[in-house]
Amino acid sequence: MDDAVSVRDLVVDRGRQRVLQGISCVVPRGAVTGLLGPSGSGKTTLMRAIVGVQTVSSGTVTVLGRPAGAAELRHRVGYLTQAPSVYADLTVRENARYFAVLQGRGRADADRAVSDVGLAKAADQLVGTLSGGQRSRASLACALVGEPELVILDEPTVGQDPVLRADLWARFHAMAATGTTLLVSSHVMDEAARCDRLLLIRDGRLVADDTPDAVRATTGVDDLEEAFLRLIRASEQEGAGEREE
Ligand SMILES: Nc1ncnc2c1ncn2[C@@H]1O[C@H](COP(=O)(O)OP(=O)(O)OP(=O)(O)O)[C@@H](O)[C@H]1O
Repeated sequence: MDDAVSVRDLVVDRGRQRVLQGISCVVPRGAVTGLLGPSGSGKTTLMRAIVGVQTVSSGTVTVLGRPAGAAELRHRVGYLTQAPSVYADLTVRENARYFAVLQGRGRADADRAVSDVGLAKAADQLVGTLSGGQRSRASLACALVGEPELVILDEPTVGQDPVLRADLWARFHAMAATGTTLLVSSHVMDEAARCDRLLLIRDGRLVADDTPDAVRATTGVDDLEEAFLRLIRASEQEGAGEREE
């Protein structure tokens, strides 16, 4: 089957800065793809372009066979932003039910989404009184409640303890096993190892697009953090070489 997302020669300028410098990559269906890269490398910008909320300077982004941002993709793509997007003056359950209605879903779907992110016990608590990690999971429940075909998650496990992180990753893989496509950004290298595929970007350029095992084989190191450092250093040297020519 064709890929869920196909990005071709994508250039994005934000302010006066060229943030994505001609990225081409695909996100395969029914798998968890990790989006890794240093802070400010362009991960959120790439995700915004895939969701269709980012003005692009040139290139194309095709999502589930349609141009990114097309109206018919609204219910098919879920997006978790870094800042939780939930209502502080509603309970977790009320938030989930509200977003469920927007997605044409019912109360049972909302309650299941809340329980899937480990918030069943806090379901009747106002979101404004939750911890940061709980609020972020409430937001995740609302992004997943419509069971979208493509799920874009910007650092979904920030602020979560190791047990919850493991639970969330198990959930992501269970979703992928039923055909959902996930693109997940992260700063945490042990999470990179949990992905089926990895996209590594630096300074708005793609440095690696491979499986974790292939990244280890190419760099000759088992530790993915060290492997990424090597790839990033190699790309910096390449960049310096090009500038000197
Ligand atoms: N609204 C904006 N206006 C101008 N420049 C922006 C804007 N948002 C982001 N940028 C710049 O675009 C670049 C890429 O930002 P982006 O948020 O995509 O990076 P990131 O890899 O997601 O970073 P992080 O891991 O820290 O979240 C950064 O240099 C940032 O300063």
